[in-house]
Amino acid sequence: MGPSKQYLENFRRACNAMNRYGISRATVRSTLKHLLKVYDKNWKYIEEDSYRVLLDAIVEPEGPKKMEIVTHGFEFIDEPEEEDDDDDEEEEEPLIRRPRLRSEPTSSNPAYSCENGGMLSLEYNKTDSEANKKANEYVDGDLPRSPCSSAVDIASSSNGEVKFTFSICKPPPGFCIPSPDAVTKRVEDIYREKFQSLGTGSSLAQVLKHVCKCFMEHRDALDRAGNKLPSFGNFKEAEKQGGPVTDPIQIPRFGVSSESDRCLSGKLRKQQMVGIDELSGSSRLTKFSKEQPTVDLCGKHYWVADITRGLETHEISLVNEVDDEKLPTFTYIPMNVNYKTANVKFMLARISDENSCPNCFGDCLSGDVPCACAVETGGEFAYTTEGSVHENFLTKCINVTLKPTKKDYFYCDDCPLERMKKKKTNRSQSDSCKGHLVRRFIKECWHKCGCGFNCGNRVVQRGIQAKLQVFMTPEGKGWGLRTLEDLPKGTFVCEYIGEIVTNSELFARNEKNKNEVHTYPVLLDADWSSEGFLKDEEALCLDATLFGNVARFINHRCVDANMVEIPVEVESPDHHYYHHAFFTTREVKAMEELTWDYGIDFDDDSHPVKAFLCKCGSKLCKAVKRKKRKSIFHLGVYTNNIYTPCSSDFFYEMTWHRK
Ligand SMILES: C[S@@+](CC[C@H](N)C(=O)[O-])C[C@H]1O[C@@H](n2cnc3c(N)ncnc32)[C@H](O)[C@@H]1O
Repeated sequence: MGPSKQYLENFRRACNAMNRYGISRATVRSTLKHLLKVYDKNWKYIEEDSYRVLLDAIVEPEGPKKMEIVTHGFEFIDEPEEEDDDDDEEEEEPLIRRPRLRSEPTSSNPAYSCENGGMLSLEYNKTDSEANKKANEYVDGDLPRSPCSSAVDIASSSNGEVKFTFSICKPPPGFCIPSPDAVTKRVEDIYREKFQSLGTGSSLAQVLKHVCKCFMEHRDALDRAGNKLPSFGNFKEAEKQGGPVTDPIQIPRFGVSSESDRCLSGKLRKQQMVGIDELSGSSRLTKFSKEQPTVDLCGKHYWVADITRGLETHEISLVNEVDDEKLPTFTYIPMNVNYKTANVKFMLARISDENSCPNCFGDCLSGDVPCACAVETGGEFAYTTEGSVHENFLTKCINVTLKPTKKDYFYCDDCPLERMKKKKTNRSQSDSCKGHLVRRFIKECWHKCGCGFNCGNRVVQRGIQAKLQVFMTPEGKGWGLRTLEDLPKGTFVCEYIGEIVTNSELFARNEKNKNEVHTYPVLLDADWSSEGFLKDEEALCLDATLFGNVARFINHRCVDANMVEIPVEVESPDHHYYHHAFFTTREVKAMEELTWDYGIDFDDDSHPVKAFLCKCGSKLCKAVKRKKRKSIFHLGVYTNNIYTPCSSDFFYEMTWHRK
């Protein structure tokens, strides 16, 4: 029997995809033959990431990258043996296979699924659902298997030789296997440090486990830097609800700064983290336990070495030198997650070739003619070869934020924010809404583009590169964010990450959280005009209250903030969903607080979100100006030179609305 129609179609598509790299049909055919066998005829894995697996298999026919450590003189037989029938590379002195320590496949993670090109979807309220069944299976101890999962193989021979083989399936571009020496040295350093500080010994099995863990962590970090694929290595100790924390030893990550190294030797605090559904008030799905390496004293101060728990390329520490407030309760996520009904449709199918540059190769910035992705920015790339935003583009973005001209406005009839306010106040639209801004977008190359991950037109998707720290502000603004290094003008700092919720959902949350001191919403409103009518159930917001990244700590500064937000389109060709990215507006010196202008409308009393009294300290502070205005128009507010605040002197945080 000849090949099926479906096979021929899949084969044709694979050939087309490889054709752009000049790979022949014959090579594609023979490689596919092998891969289909490996993946049990499942094309999904082969087609993923623009045929990444196929390309890797052609470029690196030897298969997954491996590192081997061979050690003599120790025995560890505390684990049961396991049969493995695909062991065809027999050695002279046969090595006995040991059980695998497996990194869990992200696509099978119980609480998160990786779809839509690297975006995470969260499943809520699925007590009886498939997802929950999977979660229960998972927490019951059996890690779901994937046809391709990175692994550590340990084998030993009768003469005492022990061999570790670390293999990585689908290594990200540019992935470099760490040298065995580097990994063992790292393990030794950790143990030296632990033995000194804890004064206890440890079993060899533990040492070996940590070798494996260090390797996996290194892999995760590189994966993130190179791939931006969500990595939930930190959630792999998912447990039964209320169960004990499995591993009491926290492994510091590779590349820890000297400062955090110093501080990491202190006490380790376990922290319970609960599943997203529970925090959102919905039914419970999974409970995660995670230790947070916290040192109560670094010098005299409260200190957390890495609030990201290794989910970003660099550690982001948190320090409180002001009062005794501790790390707030939230879950760090490095990329947006889709809450319930938020309608984020950026399926690959919706992205036509006009929205990407499939024929490009290498770095688009170095091409003679700007590629299709530059169309959004007027035919020129927004980024310089150094990775910052071009001066003139940046100036335009700042101007749109600060000095908008009439042509930057359109008058909305269907502004979701206005509808939200009307619900609260019953005011008519014409009383308040004067329109809002149409913004300038950056379009980055991505997934469907032919260029590599190192293309200069991919900045935001590479994640945070700057060295940042969360700190307690002395002015009473709560936590803030600062840079630990000088940042040139136009540098990408971070993206605002949170749960993607609809306007209706945000409204419901605001009602519930009326009494919270700090609030964390951002409305993705950059281009309502092109969307036409947007219902509340469709308009998207980011809420970083419970789940967010470091951007949730960025405070507001009126007018002369050192960062500006620029909407960046990566996956979505329409502007319904985009990345809310922060870039520096000027050179920012190390230890300066990073701020952005929330675009607060200080005269707007009607917004339902909790108010705050602005303490930005800017000479151009709109709150100060307003206060002066008020003292003229509302005589009697100052009594004996003492200003008595009343409700209208609180300034409503409205992180999106500009007039
Ligand atoms: C996105 S959060 C910023 C992080 C916040 N400071 C914290 O401790 O989590 C926004 C909240 O921070 C506070 N905030 C931000 N900028 C401020 C400012 N200029 N003056 C006073 N409070 C500010 C307000 O309470 C606001 O609701």
